[in-house]
Amino acid sequence: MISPEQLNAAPKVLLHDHLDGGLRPATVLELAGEIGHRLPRTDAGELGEWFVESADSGSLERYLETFDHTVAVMQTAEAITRVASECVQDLAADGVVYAEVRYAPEQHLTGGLTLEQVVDAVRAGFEHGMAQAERPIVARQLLTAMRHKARSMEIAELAVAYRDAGVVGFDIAGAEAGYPPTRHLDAFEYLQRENAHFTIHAGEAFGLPSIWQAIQWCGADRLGHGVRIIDDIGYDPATPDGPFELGRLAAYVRDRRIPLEMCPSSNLQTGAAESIAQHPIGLLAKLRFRVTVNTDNRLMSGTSMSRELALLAEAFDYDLTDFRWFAINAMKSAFLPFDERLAIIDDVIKPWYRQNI
Ligand SMILES: O=c1[nH]cnc2c1ncn2[C@H]1C[C@H](O)[C@@H](CO)O1
Ligand SMILES: [Zn+2]
Repeated sequence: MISPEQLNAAPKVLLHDHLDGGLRPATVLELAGEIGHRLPRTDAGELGEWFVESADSGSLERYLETFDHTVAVMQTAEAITRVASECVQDLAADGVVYAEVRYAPEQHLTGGLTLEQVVDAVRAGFEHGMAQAERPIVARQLLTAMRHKARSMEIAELAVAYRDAGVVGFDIAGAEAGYPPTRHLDAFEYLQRENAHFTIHAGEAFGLPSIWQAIQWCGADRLGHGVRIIDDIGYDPATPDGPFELGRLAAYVRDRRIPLEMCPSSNLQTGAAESIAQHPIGLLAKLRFRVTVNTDNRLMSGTSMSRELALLAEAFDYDLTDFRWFAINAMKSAFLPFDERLAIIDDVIKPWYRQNI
């Protein structure tokens, strides 16, 4: 059994975390008070519970409704910078050593900010957070475009413009069913021509066609969730040790080492998985897919990296050797330049696990 202290101390790498899904409940309350935004609860503890319960809807669409409140309080540079700084400090306190945090700049314009001002505000917050954090952490931005809207090309251009200013990639998020990633093909083709990196939320609320499009039409470097890749693996649950038959798409994802940004607790809430023990991550990790563990939305799931790992340890008997594998998998899959990735693996992750395993 891994102690909570050890879990907290273990260097963790987080590739899939939404800035607008990770606010402290007390901060939501304070920021809402400043702008007169009405919230469903007035006590921080109760508000935190409200987010988790409301997001526990079994549908991605209803889960996403809870973001109305967090996005509403993130419409000024000061508010965004504060949220970004607290995010980095909270992740560092949880033992995260490298984080890619995403958000959709287009959702933060109602207070009059420009897209550039939003990115600058997050950048200022990340820098402040990294400087203030109780433990060393490197945090970078991913810019998300909303899949049901039509601003993906603009956001892709923004990601490229800020590539040397804290932004390491691009993402598409929002309701999946009815909004295939191919709607944004021009943005993905532009990013490829610019040698830029991107991930796509795919295979969460919708199955294999969404994953196939994300990879084979759009050229995604990584998959956000990707849990439904399990539908392309034939096996008999009565014989848990196999045989396993990988379809063409699953084989391609594994052969090409395409990283899966898995978010176990979030998947339970949106109905993408029934329980942690039944979550596809167990089988996918066993079959040596490039699996990573992530939080998705810490506020809506009432979670942290340590908690996600603890849940997995309980369900699948994982130990520190497995956690090292997840951390190195994630670091290898990061959009940070190769030499910086290697430095975190060699100077931070490996030494800690060498000492503690
Ligand atoms: O898990 C998710 N799937 C699809 N969209 C999501 C998920 N988590 C958050 N989002 C949306 C809601 C946020 O407002 C947006 C940008 O972070 O991304
Ligand atoms: Zn997500």
